[in-house]
Amino acid sequence: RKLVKTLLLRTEELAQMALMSGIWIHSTLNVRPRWRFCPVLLGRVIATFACSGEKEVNLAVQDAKAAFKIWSQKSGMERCRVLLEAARIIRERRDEIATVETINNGKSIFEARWDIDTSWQCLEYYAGLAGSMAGEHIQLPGGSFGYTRREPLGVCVGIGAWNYPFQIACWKSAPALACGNAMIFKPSPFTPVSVLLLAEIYTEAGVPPGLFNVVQGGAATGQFLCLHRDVAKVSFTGSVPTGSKIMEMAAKGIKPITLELGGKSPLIIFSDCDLENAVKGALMANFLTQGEVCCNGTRVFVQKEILEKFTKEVVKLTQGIKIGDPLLEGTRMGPLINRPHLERVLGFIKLAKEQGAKVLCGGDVYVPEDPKLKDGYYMRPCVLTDCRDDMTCVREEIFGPVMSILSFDTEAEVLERANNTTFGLAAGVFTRDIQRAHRVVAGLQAGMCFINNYNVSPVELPFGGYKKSGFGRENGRVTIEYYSQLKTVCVEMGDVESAF
Ligand SMILES: NC(=O)c1ccc[n+]([C@@H]2O[C@H](COP(=O)([O-])OP(=O)(O)OC[C@H]3O[C@@H](n4cnc5c(N)ncnc54)[C@H](O)[C@@H]3O)[C@@H](O)[C@H]2O)c1
Ligand SMILES: O=CCc1c[nH]cn1
Repeated sequence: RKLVKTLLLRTEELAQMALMSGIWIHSTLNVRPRWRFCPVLLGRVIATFACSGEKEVNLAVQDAKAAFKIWSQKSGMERCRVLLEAARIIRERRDEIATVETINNGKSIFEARWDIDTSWQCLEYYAGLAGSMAGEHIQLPGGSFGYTRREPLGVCVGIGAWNYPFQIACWKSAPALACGNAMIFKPSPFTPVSVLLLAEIYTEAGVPPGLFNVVQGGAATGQFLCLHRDVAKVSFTGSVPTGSKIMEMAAKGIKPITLELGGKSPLIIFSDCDLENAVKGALMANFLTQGEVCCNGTRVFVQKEILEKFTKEVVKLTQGIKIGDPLLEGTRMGPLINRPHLERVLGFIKLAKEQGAKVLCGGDVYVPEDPKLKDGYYMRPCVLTDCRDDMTCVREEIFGPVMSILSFDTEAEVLERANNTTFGLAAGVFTRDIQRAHRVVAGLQAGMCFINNYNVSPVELPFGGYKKSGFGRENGRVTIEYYSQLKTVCVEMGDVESAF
């Protein structure tokens, strides 16, 4: 808690600094020495965070266990009231949290406000479910009966990615707390700041001390958490390779896990679509948060008849995206998360060109006019055409603002090609033909499908992947299943009928 307090102080400094200077953090990481890391602001260190080692992780688990004892005894309605209060505070502090998130991640303030809205909505949603969680009563012969109790798991761990730091923490903690669990959350070391505000808000709203704990650090800290014997569950958002490691660690302790991993999702545009909506949908599917979105529809399959018209409109809108200082109201695209990632994304574009793709716009470094931003990790959003299914840009997750356009002739052909991937996170279809829309969606191997829109995330809808994109769900009623366990009680009302 002392650490959280110190870091909160830092958060305020960060926000002040950013607001006053008109510049902001590039969430680069300087690991020096081994157990300290520093987000930097245009090359200058603006805060230092201490990584949690085994000792700190043990302390966090110990605190969480103590808090769990209190919290798990509360009624659903009592938990509901605390979560509702936390949601109210987030709503009240929306602009402040969004500002910190923009500084934390680099996404535009416009988008960060959306993230904060889906965050408090998530808390409200699970507050509602907390009050109505119940087991079943089952009548048995002779007046005997059974009943089920939905019980919490204990101390849950949340490990987050850097693209939606605050929102990911809410998507995990809200259902966890609603079910009566404690949660220790580890944000990505690239975006360590905003989740501290959530810890502060939960405390203010009335959760017992230690119920929602934040530990800072990278892989080593994550491993201490996953391997801890008193951790009952791990919910992870991140890449496939790390997800696989989490699964191995969880297997050692037979722990349930939720894995929200990467994707390479298809977006299918049929020639009978509403073109204007399809073009807007393609941009929503590719360029939010600088393209650093797991469920992005980066393989845009367009039916041949409208390929030219669609492509022209997409390029026109993409070139109009305002890049720059993400704290300015008009900005719609900020910088990428850090320099190595920018270079990785540019590397994908270079390879795409070598493999025969054509760059229709963007794909290069962008240097804003404002001299204060000149060292930022900006790039112009990129539209690639002449793509083939075997190209690297079409097969691998780029996690940057790069849309690959592919053409197709028939429904059967596009369905086959859309599913030809090891990922299965999301998919989208634009068509006016309602039968076709549902038929195609039924055939798509993806956990989250959109018809005539893309990348909207109502908290009422379950979200999660098929295949290597993971398992388990976040949001929606079903997530309660992933943060609770069922106890069955069998009650005999007569005499024991013994076999002996
Ligand atoms: N499906 C989803 O909901 C979703 C949402 C956001 C991001 N993502 C995916 O996340 C990836 C980008 O995020 P990233 O680069 O932060 O992913 P990452 O896998 O590198 O890191 C994610 C988190 O895991 C931690 N970590 C790393 N190694 C670990 C280990 N061995 N043990 C325990 N924890 C460890 C990191 O510190 C970080 O907090 C992309 O692939 C993206 O698609 C998925
Ligand atoms: O990045 C993928 C989608 C998402 C947003 N918040 C959590 N997951």
